[in-house]
Amino acid sequence: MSILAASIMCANQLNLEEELRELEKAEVELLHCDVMDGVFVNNLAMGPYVLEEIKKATTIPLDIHLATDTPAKYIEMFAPIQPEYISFHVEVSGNVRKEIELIKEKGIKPALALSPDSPVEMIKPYLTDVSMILMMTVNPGFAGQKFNYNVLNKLDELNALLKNMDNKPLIEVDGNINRETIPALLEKGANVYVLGTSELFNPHEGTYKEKVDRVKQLFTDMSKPLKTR
Ligand SMILES: O=C(CO)[C@@H](O)[C@H](O)COP(=O)(O)O
Repeated sequence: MSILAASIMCANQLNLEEELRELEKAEVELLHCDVMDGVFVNNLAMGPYVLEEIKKATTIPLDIHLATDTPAKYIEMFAPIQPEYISFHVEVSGNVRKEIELIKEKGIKPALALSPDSPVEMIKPYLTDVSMILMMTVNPGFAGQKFNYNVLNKLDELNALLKNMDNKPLIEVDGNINRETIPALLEKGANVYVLGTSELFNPHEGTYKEKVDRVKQLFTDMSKPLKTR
């Protein structure tokens, strides 16, 4: 199963309502919303006010990524918006299990986020407690970075841990996701692909629908037996 998420932080912030209309026409399935606090990452992005307005303005479910310190504080801050997912970084959690439960109590699907240099071991105790694992393929904080191919080895490790699990969490990948990097990620079992400046929010030719359809075509082509491609 492949789900496409649009990284709304990369959209035209001066024209968000129109951007949302175009993303709805493109039939993206999630809006990936990067919340940044200037502490965990050296950037600030997407406060509750703007996400509240985005939630009211679209039917696309929200997938909030807390690229922040002190996850519990931001879980409380953003839960009232009722996103479908909230992911937080295990690297800065005060109590991972408690914060997963806090998200669940709010009726939201919990996800754990892992930066490229953080070992998969850090999320191993929680795999049965979360709905999704966000495997960052760039350092959180900024768009336009280069894909970190070491994360492919981490995906192998994660797949080995998930192998015998019945209700596996989804695997989300985020950072320089495009038609060059997607084939390797598909092979590694990624399910949710965050499209940012690499493939969607860029000056290249085409509407958002045309760009998203090009990515969907890649998944279709990849699903065909080799000899028919
Ligand atoms: O902002 C980030 C990374 O923190 C991602 O959420 C965006 O998706 C970046 O998209 P690309 O520019 O890497 O394509």
